[in-house]
Amino acid sequence: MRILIQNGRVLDPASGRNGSFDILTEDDKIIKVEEKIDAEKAGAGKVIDAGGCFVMPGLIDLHVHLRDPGLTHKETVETGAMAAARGGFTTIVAMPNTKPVTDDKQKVSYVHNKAKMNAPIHVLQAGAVTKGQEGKELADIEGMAEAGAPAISEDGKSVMDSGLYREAMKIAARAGIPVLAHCEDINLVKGGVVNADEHTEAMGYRGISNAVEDIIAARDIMLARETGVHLHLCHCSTKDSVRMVKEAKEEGLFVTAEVCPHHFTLTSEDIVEGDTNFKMNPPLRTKEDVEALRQGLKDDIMDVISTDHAPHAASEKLKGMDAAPFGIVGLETAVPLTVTELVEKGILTPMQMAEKMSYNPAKVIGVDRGSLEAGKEADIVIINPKEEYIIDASCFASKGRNTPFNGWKVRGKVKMTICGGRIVYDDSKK
Ligand SMILES: NC(=O)N[C@@H](CC(=O)O)C(=O)O
Ligand SMILES: [Zn+2]
Repeated sequence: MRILIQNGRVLDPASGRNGSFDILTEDDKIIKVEEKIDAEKAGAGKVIDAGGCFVMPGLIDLHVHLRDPGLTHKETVETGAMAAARGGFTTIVAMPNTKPVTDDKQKVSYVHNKAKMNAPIHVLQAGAVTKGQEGKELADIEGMAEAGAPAISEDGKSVMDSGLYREAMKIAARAGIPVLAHCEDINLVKGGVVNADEHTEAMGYRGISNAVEDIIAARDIMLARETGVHLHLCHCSTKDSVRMVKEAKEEGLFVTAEVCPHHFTLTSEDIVEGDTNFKMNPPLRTKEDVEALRQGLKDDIMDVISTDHAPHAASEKLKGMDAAPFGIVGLETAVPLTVTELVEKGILTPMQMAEKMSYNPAKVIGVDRGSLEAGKEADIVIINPKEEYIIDASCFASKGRNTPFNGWKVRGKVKMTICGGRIVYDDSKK
């Protein structure tokens, strides 16, 4: 089967193509990219008019919580992968804070096998750093890497024992995989649920200061320097995280970093009192932090936009600000928030959007994706950047509806997601 995508604005960081091109796929591969491809001569079985749309390599999300196994009332491999396809993603990395924790090769393979059977997109499972995420004994990092884990991560926590973390980094460096670091000094949190500032204090909430993140980000960069591991900082939320990443890169350290849409869109001033959809970890910070994150993305200090898709059941999120779990869903709102908040406002060029949502994340985990060149796998997303609509969480494919963006008027609609040459989401066929 051949699919021809015509008239779109191709944005392909790998080749530098940025303009009107047609793309022809055959089975699971891209076979031709040219200014004009004749549908009849090409033998196209399906022709897609992408006029007015961005055509980018399929998006890659390095930070997703699929909750499978063990927490499948929140999400499963299948529902999370469907949400990803609907959000324009063709590859996602699942975090290991499942039940039980994904900390050995059998558990990694469980998710990979389930995804192969039932998921419309590529799902890669990251392995935990320590057994049970207990921070005491290292997990079988080599074994998990052999089973195809693209990275290790203790996400949800930090490994507070620096000696143990350094050992893990050495093993990851040898195995050739990055460490995805959740930076949080647990001894400083003290029951905090939102950012520590005057707005949240006025609402009577306990705060999480920037130092909670910054101290561990600094430590992890020092350990990356010592071990030579590829350190990737997850969900950066503070201005000093951006500064430290900049300095680490200037020094030539192997450090990359991601920012999530909620952190570049909202500040703690946007928190609606009592609404736990504004509770996530790290928390929504100040205007100064948000500006630094935006500038960091613009200046290419921050490499990746990831979602930190963290679905929770409505009943859990109804427990009030102190007791509700941290986290919001993100797979189905990342594209419109990036288009509306960054591209439309001139902070990112469309090409930078393609870099940070596909090309760079592919490089972080070392997969041969994130490119629209002939010969590559046909993972493609078509986005109409001008289409305006209202985010409606009740339409999400995810089981999670926990988002502060419900009802927001946005621009940037995913029109079609193609994975391995198959149409896995078509906005015209809802
Ligand atoms: N980000 C969150 O607020 N929550 C995540 C954990 C994490 O990514 O740290 C979760 O698993 O729910
Ligand atoms: Zn985290």
